[in-house]
Formats: sequence, structure tokens, C-alpha cells
Amino acid sequence: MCLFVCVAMQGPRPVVLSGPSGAGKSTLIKKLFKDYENIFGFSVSHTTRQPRAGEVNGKDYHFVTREEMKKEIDAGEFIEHAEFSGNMYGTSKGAVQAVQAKNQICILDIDIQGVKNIKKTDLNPIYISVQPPSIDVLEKRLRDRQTETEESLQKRLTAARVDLELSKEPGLFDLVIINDDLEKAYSELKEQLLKEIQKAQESRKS
Ligand SMILES: Nc1ncnc2c1ncn2[C@@H]1O[C@H](COP(=O)(O)OP(=O)(O)OP(=O)(O)O)[C@@H](O)[C@H]1O
Ligand SMILES: Nc1nc2c(ncn2[C@@H]2O[C@H](COP(=O)(O)O)[C@@H](O)[C@H]2O)c(=O)[nH]1
Repeated sequence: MCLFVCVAMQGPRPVVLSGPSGAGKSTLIKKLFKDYENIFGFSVSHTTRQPRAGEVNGKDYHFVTREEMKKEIDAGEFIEHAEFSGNMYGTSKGAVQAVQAKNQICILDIDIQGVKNIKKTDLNPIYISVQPPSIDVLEKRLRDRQTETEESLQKRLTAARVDLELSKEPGLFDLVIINDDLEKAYSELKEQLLKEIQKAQESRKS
């Protein structure tokens, strides 16, 4: 039996957005949610990192302790989980099922370890890597965002270099978007998702 809405049921395919921290994944996701009301749903991950200013528990993330997260992982409640920059992150089965139950396109914002682990499941998403034009631009974006300490910023830059190297694996992603000009990146994303968007829009009419 499949864990998620089966291909035979013709629901829209989920979408995995991956790529270095600071590449612009959340910015692109916010634009999709603004432009396509009710078409997309966000897979709310669990994390052990501290909330940033403005982040809402249950909307941006489920903020949990390491002990809570380990317990839920041991109980088999996660599709994938990873350690990133000193914190745990993971996608619960419930997070994806909640979106799919509404027949929305489920968006997962996950790191490259998550991509590799999702590939072992029957979720069958579209895989997209969002990348910065250069590491220097990425560093500037992360500094300007003012969410990181110097230590966590350096960890994220190290992870970014690894991510960009691993992303070169042929076939790992269906699309690589270089997010230099935001509007151009957004157009490329929408073009790739057009078929799924139309499918979700059609199901709203019926
Ligand atoms: N094309 C762009 N040009 C300039 N700035 C951008 C562009 N895209 C995103 N930004 C800015 O870069 C910063 C990082 O973007 P964002 O938070 O969306 O990255 P992210 O990939 O979601 O990061 P994380 O994985 O850490 O959540 C934000 O301040 C955002 O406003
Ligand atoms: N493997 C997973 N990675 C995840 C998940 N949720 C988020 N992430 C990735 O973590 C980093 C850092 O995120 P931040 O919010 O602390 O900046 C980023 O690359 C996300 O894509 C998850 O459930 N699983």
C-alpha cells in the first residue's frame, strides 16, 4: 500500500524545492502562495532550531526539542529527517498527508540530504534545485537577511558548497534554477509547475 495519495488517484504531484540556505526558496514559495490561492499547500517541517522573529509555530515549522523529534522519528512518523547546520529538520508523514488531503500541490522545502531520502520513497515529487548565482552573492543575501550568527552563517556557507557540488549529480533534479533575477527565476519555476497547477485548478472546478 502506498503511504501517500497514489499516482493512480491522479492528484497533483508534490514539489520539492531544495538548494543552499539563502538561495531564495522561501521567497519563491511565498510568491506561489500569493499568486495561486488555495492551489499550493506547504509541508510544515519539524525543526529543533530556535524560531526566528516573525516565524509562527505550526505554520513555518513545528518547533520541537531534540528529544521530542527523536521520539517521533523512532515512532516511524517521519518520511525523512536530517541534521543541518547543528539542528534537526524533518518531514512528517502527517505534514504531507494534511496537504494532499486538500488536493493541493504539496511543497516541501528541504535540504539535499532530504532530497536523497525522499528519492527512496513513493512520494514521486518534482525535484527543483534553487541555486544562487555565486557563493559571494549567497553570503551577502544571508548577511542581509540578518537571521544568522557568524558561526551559523559559516556553517551554512560550508553546507552550501557541499550542496552545489552534490547537486551536479545527473538526474538528481528535474530543474535547476539559478536565482539571480527573482522574476526570471519565478517564471522558470511557474513554467515547470504549469501542468500540476492546471491539474489542481481543474480539480477545484469539478
Ligand atoms: N533574486 C534575488 N535577488 C536578491 N535577493 C534575493 C533574491 N531571492 C531571494 N533574495 C533574498 O535573499 C534572502 C534569502 O532568501 P530566502 O530566505 O528565500 O532563502 P531560502 O533559500 O529560503 O533560505 P533558507 O533555506 O535558509 O530558508 C532573503 O532576504 C531574500 O529576500
Ligand atoms: N531534510 C530536511 N531539510 C529541511 C527541512 N525543513 C527545512 N529544511 C532545510 O533546512 C535548511 C535550513 O532551513 P532554515 O529554515 O533553518 O533556514 C534549508 O536548506 C531547508 O531547505 C526538512 O523537513 N527536512
